Parts: sequence; C-alpha cells; structure tokens
Amino acid sequence: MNTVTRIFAYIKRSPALASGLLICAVAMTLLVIVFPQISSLVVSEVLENGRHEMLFPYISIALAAFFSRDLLNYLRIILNNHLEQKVIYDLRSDLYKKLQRLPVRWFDNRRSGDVMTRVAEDVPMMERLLIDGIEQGLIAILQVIVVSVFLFTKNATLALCALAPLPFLVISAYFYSRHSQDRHRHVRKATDNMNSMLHDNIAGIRQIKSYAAEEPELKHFNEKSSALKSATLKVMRAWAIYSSSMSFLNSLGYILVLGVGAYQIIHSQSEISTLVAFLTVIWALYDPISRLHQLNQMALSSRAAAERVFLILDTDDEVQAHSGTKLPSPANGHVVFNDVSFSYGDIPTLKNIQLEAKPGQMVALVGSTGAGKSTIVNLLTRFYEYNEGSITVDGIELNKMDKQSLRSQIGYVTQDAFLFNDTVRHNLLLADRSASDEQMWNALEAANAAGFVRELSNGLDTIVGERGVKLSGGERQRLSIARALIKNPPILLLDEATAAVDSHTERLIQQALENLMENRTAFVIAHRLSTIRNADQIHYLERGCIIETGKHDELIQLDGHYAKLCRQSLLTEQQQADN
Ligand SMILES: Nc1ncnc2c1ncn2[C@@H]1O[C@H](COP(=O)(O)OP(=O)(O)OP(=O)(O)O)[C@@H](O)[C@H]1O
Repeated sequence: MNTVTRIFAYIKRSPALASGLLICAVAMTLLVIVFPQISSLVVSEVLENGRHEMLFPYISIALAAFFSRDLLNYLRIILNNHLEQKVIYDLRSDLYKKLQRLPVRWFDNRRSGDVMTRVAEDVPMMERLLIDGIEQGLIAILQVIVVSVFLFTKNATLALCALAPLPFLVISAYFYSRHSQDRHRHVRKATDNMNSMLHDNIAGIRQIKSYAAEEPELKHFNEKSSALKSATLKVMRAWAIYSSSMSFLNSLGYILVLGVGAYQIIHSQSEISTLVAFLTVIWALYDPISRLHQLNQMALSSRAAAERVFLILDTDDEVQAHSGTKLPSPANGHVVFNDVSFSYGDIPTLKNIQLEAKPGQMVALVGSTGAGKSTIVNLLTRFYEYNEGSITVDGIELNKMDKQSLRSQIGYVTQDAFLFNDTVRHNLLLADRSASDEQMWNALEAANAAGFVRELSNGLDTIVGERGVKLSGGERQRLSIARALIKNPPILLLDEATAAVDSHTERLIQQALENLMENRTAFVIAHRLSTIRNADQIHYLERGCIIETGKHDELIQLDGHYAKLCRQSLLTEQQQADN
C-alpha cells in the first residue's frame, strides 16, 4: 500500500468528523463566486441599467455570503482540529504500541533520539499531509473547477487567458516534487542525528561535566545542528525559487486577462461588468493554485516523515509475544539448558551450554568479562532467541512458549537497577499494578529499603529522578530488589551490581538478596563471594563455554579458574574489610 493510502486509512476511523469537515469546505468554496457575480450585477444592473433599488438587496446578499463563508470556516477549523488531534493520537498510540512489541534486538541497533524524533515530530508532520493535504487539496481543486466554470460561462476567451499559466504551473510542480523528496529526506535524517546526540548528551551530562568535555561536545553538537541548518536551507532555497516563479506565472494570467479584456471592450466584444467579474474572481483561481504549491511542499516533507513512521510500524513484532504454549502459573521453576548455542552476529557468543536448575536451586554464573553470562540470562527471558539446542522451563520448550506468560513468572534484577523518573510507588507498581501499600512496605522491609524510603520527603510518593538519580547506588539496588519481591516470581534472574558499596550497605543488600532468593529458582551473575558460596551450582564461563562446574568447595579443590578468581576476590573482600 502506498504511503498516502495508508495515511488515509487513519481518517476513515473518524467518518463523521471527516464528512463534516468536507461539507463545510465544499460549501465555503461554492460561496466564493457570490461576490464576483454580485459585483458584475451591480455594474450591469444598478450602474448601467439604472435599477438603483436593487443595490441594497445585492449588497445584502454579498454580506450574507461573506458571513456564511466565515461561519463555515469557523466550523471547518474546529472540525479540522478535532480530526487532526484524533489522528495524531491514534498514530502515536499505534507507534508506541508497536515499539513495545518490537524485539530487544531492534533497539540494539537504534538510537533512542531517532526513535523519539519519529514519535514526537514525524507523527504530527505526517498528519499534516493527511488533514491539510487532503482537505485543502480537495478544496483547492474544487475551487479551481468552480471558478473556471464560472469564468467560461462569462467569457470563454478571457477564461482561457486566465487559465493559460496552468499547464506551466503543473509541469513546474511535477519537476519540483521529483527533486524535492530527497531534500526533505535529508532534513529528517539530519533532525534524527541532532536529536539522537542531544538525547545521549543529556543522559550523559555527568560524564561530560566530569571529563570537562563541554567544549568539544558543544562543537560536536554544533556540527550536527549545522548539518540540519544546511539541509533545511537547501529545501528553503529550492522553495524560494519555485514559489517566486509560480507567483510570476500567475501574474502573467492577470496581465493577459486585463489586456485581452480591455481589448474586447474597446472592440465591443465584451462588457465592463464582465471584466470587473474576472478581476474580482481571478484571485480565487490563483489562490488555490498557490496553496496547492504550498501543499505540495508540505506533502513532500510529510511523506518523508510518514515513510519513517511506517518503517517502524511495518517491522515484525517479537515472535510469540502473545501466542504459544502458556507456562502454568505459578511455575515450578525447573530450568534446563541443553546444548544451547547462540550468536548476536557472526561470531558465536555461547557454545554448547549445558546446565540445570531444579526448583528452588540457586545457579551462579561466574567468569571473565564478556564471557556470556548476561547472554545466558537474556536467552531465558527470550530477549534473544537461541539458535541451537533447547531450553525448557518445567519441561516446556522456551521457543514454543507464550513470552508474556514466561516473563510474568520471571523476576529480573538488572545490574544498573533501572528506575523510572517517577515516584517510588510507581516504580514498585511496575511489578504488580494491584499491590497494596502494605505489600509495598513488606517488600521494602524485606529488601532493607523501608528505612530510607520512610525518610524520603514524601515517602512512597517521592520522585526518584531520571534513572533514580536522586538515590544512592545502594538504595537503587534495594528498591529494585523490593520491586522483584512484589512480583513474587518463581524464577529469579539476578545480575549483581559490581559497583562497590560500603560494608554496611553491602550487608543490607546481601540480606535483601537472600530474602529475595528464598524458595525461588535463581540464576545469579555473581560478583560477591558471599553469594557464590551459597550456590547449589557454580558455572565458570570463558569465551561462551562453561569450563568448570560444581559447588564452591569442589571448585576450590579443583584449583582451576574459579579457585584463582576466588583468591583474587577474597583478596578484594579482605581489603574492603580492612578499610
Ligand atoms: N546486544 C548485543 N549485541 C551484540 N553483541 C553483544 C550484545 N550483548 C553482548 N554482546 C557481546 O556478547 C559477548 C558476551 O556478552 P555478555 O554481556 O553476555 O558477557 P558477560 O559475561 O555478561 O560480561 P560482563 O560480566 O562484562 O557483563 C560480548 O562479547 C559482548 O560484546
């Protein structure tokens, strides 16, 4: 389906508004010819034939016509705004819904600023093509037809003179549109680039300040901004040439009508009243033509925006987001990885992973950085689909399972303890919308977070700032543990934070984690020896392979990689304790 047809489908969702809008627009257009007709009658009947008593009725009709036209225009604007906002709302909502259904892999390859530009800027822009383009375009075409018919009924030769510039205008518009599409695409792309950088830099403002990188970053931003300026100026330059040329072609029509009209009057082939009618109505012929040029310009930029929005809407959803075998609730939490291999791109990330977590067991994943620990956890949430082997939860193959039913039984505490820029309550309710205050406080108690939340200025209703910036790292971690506790999932995925906290906070977090893991199957990407020691099974990973498996004591006895890691970690813990 082409872009315009697809956009049109959104208008069809509000047939009453769209029809009302069109009726007002058509009625307004038809009223355009009243004034020139009345002017012509005033000249011929009142002035030339001396029927002075007709002056007042004629003037009254003209006044009524103007009043009706402006009243219809008022209605048209109101209906237009409602339709416009309804369509923007629908489009934005569809786009947001789509974004939530896209696979995580899609986001890996996108910049947040780019996606935000599409929702915040491209949607309103494509709507302009939709409402203004279709409505104004139809009115303009209708007006050209109505006025042309009126002119031909008055004087065919003069009408031809008035229409003489039309073919040149159409040809010029065709060539302008052909070349302008690319210029508009460049503007959208440059806007993306600038917004993406802005988004990134605002998120990383602390890094910029701490590295005193304001100057180079400003330079970098100005480069993006300047690229946008150049792309926009190119569009404007082309438009300046095009619109001025079009205006000049229109003027030729005026000159022709005036010259030929006067010639005909001199040679008694026409009357003054006819020329008056032409000169008062001819604007109504050229005005829609110039509006069509502006619409053409707007349509080009709207189409570029629409293409980008549809590119997202056309992307395939995550597979089995809402279909497949449902995992019975509550799950037992028996997880088996059998010979699983996976790669993000060409290079294998995980190779022949073999592991099992019985219900209630804790499995610790340790190993060097980049070994593939988070990837194992990401496969279990089905953020990514494994390429080979099998993963089962309670005997059901993961890639045949309904994703939502799977994720509803998994609690994922990520290393960065992401919090939304909202209240503590809102952040906790993400886990369970129906949680009561009592449930929240219980979870906060178990997560050792109740104390500090009570001391916040508004308790549960305190805003935590972007990514929880108003809280300390340890507080953020405990809030995210409380969030997982509210969800109360049978399976827990825990990516322990590596950031060092003081020994008191460390103990609080450790206790919170123990409360959280109780009676759940837990996969822990462990960085704390205290966590690892309690694990039912420890897997040591290197370059995507499990190279050592066993309990803590067994692996220490083996005196391999794990034992070496422990010696280093113990050293670190000892040093921390000494401090
Ligand atoms: N989204 C992704 N797209 C492409 N490659 C990725 C992606 N995520 C991770 N990788 C790569 O996959 C490999 C394994 O990464 P993973 O995050 O699983 O390691 P890890 O053991 O958890 O490391 P760390 O302890 O440092 O967090 C790394 O080489 C990493 O660069």
